Amino acid sequence: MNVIEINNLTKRYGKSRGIEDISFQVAEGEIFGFIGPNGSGKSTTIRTLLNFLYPTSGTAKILGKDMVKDSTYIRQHIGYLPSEVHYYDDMKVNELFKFSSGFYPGDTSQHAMQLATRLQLDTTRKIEDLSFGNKKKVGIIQALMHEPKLLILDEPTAGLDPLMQSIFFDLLKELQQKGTTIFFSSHYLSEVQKLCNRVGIIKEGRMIKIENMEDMRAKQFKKVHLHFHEKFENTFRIEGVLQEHITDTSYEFIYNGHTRDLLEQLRSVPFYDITIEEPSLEEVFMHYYEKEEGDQHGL
Ligand SMILES: Nc1ncnc2c1ncn2[C@@H]1O[C@H](COP(=O)(O)OP(=O)(O)OP(=O)(O)O)[C@@H](O)[C@H]1O
Repeated sequence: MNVIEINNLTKRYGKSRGIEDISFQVAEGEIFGFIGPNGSGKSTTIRTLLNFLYPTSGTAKILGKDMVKDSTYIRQHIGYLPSEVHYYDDMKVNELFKFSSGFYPGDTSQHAMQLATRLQLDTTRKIEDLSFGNKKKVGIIQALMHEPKLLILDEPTAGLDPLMQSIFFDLLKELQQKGTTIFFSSHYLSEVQKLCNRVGIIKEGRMIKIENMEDMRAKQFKKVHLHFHEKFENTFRIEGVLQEHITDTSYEFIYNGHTRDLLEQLRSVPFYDITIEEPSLEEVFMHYYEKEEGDQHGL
């Protein structure tokens, strides 16, 4: 079953672009990463899905319900972390949790306090006195406290230090094992790589690629660095080069293919040294940020 189903969703702000013709699905129990640079449309997509923004065209279903008509039901049954959180600054964290608990059946504030211990958040402090990262933890706990079946998290890791990020990811993995579906946005592919089953890449308002992480790992990418004694002249063509970087006496590129084929192709190239290493996912994907849709690189 698809927990999120988006069909041709477009949101324009007057004449300016928000998102254009976005379609994708997120299956039950999946962790889906939504990646894109600043201003690419991640928050617009999420805010339209939750009916904080009215769509220009297109439809979407969340938990099988219509995003516009059933938005009250949807907001009650999911956990949502906005990219920027604003609370009553005067309240203490534990007071906020008690207050929020009133919106849900049962006493969810107990669970909130357990999450706070796990995320090392001092709940006796006033919200206005918290750092940006600690305010983010408050937002995360608010999204998780009622144990929703679907989490929609807009840049949850912004402001978290690496240790906290790791604790938070462990928490998300545990939730996935219990059947929770997680959709979260991020600027960073490398962090998504650790966690997601699939990743969607949005650029300039359009979804340009959706990749299954297993497939990505199965593909054979290498980062190749050739060194030359003389000034480097790019007079040869290597099949499988995804992106290249040329300096005076070196040629660096991401290669997609078998190393044996690469070495065969390099037989007549007059380099004096070569390094071949595993690229980061960021390096493999970088061309999506740099080049236009439809650029075929065999990914
Ligand atoms: N309220 C608004 N009025 C006009 N344009 C807007 C508004 N909100 C967003 N936009 C525009 O919509 C586009 C998508 O912005 P959005 O905030 O969705 O991107 P994002 O991927 O979430 O960015 P970031 O990573 O910086 O948070 C941008 O061009 C932005 O300028």
